[in-house]
Amino acid sequence: MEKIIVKKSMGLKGNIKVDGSKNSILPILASTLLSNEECILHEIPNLKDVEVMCELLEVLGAKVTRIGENSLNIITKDIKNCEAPYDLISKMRASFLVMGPLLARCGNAKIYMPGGCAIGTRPIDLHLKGFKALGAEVISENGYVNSSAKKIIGSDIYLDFPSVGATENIIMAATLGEGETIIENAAEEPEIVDLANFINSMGGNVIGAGTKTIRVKGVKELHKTEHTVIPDRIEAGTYMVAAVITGGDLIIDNVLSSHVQPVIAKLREVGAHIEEYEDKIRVISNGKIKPVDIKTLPYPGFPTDMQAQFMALLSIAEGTSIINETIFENRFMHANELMRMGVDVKIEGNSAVLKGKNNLSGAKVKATDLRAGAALILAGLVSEGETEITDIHHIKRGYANIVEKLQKIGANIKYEQ
Ligand SMILES: CC(=O)N[C@H]1[C@@H](OP(=O)(O)OP(=O)(O)OC[C@H]2O[C@@H](n3ccc(=O)[nH]c3=O)[C@H](O)[C@@H]2O)O[C@H](CO)[C@@H](O)[C@@H]1O
Ligand SMILES: C=C(OP(=O)(O)O)C(=O)O
Repeated sequence: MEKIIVKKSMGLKGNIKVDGSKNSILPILASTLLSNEECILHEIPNLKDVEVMCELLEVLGAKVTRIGENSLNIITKDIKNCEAPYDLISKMRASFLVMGPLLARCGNAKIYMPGGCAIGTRPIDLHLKGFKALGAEVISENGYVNSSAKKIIGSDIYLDFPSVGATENIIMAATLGEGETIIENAAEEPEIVDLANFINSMGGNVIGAGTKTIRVKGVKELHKTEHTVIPDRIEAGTYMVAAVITGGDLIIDNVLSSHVQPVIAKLREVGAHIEEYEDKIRVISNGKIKPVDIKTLPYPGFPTDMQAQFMALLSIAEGTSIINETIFENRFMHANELMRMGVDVKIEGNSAVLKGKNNLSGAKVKATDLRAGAALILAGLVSEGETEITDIHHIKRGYANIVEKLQKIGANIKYEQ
């Protein structure tokens, strides 16, 4: 079984480049199903999740061709199948995002229910509420969700929670609908804006993405397009934490600072010096970490996908920090693993109380999800001895070449069989 081995590596220094966003490319790939013309996509990260989504598109009838190291050509002229099989859906929750486009393009879709994962139960009720409001009949049976609609009819939809996936699925379904759909309390994440820009570049009409109210005016068909995916703000944030936790000096290339403001704010609070440039950020730290409190919230609040990495960081702070996780009900699995490395953390409901200390020690630990895996690497960089991380397939879902990238800036990290 492949592992990652990390040894103490203080003072990381140099440049590290961020890839295209995982959470942007997954819905964008799903939305190529809306068009029967060619889509060319650039800055595609080389991630397991992207492979799975491409495999799913191919099962549904798309022709996916790699046209460069980070570019894809996708032609979805013929959809030959509207059923997403269990083995692909069970590999990745985001594959449920093909439901909206399939429903709009083919009038029906049968998709295995994605189920929960290590971080929570992750229901899909808001996606289904949206499809029903757009005129679809939705039946859940035998582990599948069956949806059908003679036509998608624009509607007003209020989301009880600004779910990222539900907002995306509804935008995609409404794009080929009749009339106007208004989504209230929509998710405001940058990835929603990227999806809307992509759909609009094909001739769609999505207005207001990035705000709480999104209007989608249905169009009859879409045309060909070429699009570059936005940088991954969570990968960027993870490397910013690597600079701070190791007392380093890193330039993070290919990051939009407007997308990482909550992370920048918290890193400044812990004492880091941060310089923001047009498409890069410099992070300098003397390794002294002040304790801070964190509360995860929908964008533009502090991202839940950075919570585990901040737990690693605050575990060596000079005092006590409290982390409040409000997005996922079970996103503290990394706490148990970090405790094996000496981290002093107590979980009380959806809060973690961390007493900072400066003597972490390497241990054998398991990546329970992708951000948990990133947190273990970060903790490993400041621990005495060796940290051995297993279940690294989770890390490969979200971080392309993380070992190679960290080696280049001076980290003592390697893969081992
Ligand atoms: C591929 C992708 O983009 N993944 C991101 C996306 O996941 P995802 O789109 O799954 O996250 P959501 O915003 O939908 O989920 C947020 C919360 O809403 C709940 N919920 C969601 C849908 C629903 O129908 N009913 C319901 O109750 C979820 O259980 C969770 O507690 O946003 C999350 C929150 O920023 C991020 O952590 C994930 O990295
Ligand atoms: C939770 C995450 O992703 P997903 O929604 O794909 O599981 C994540 O990127 O941290």
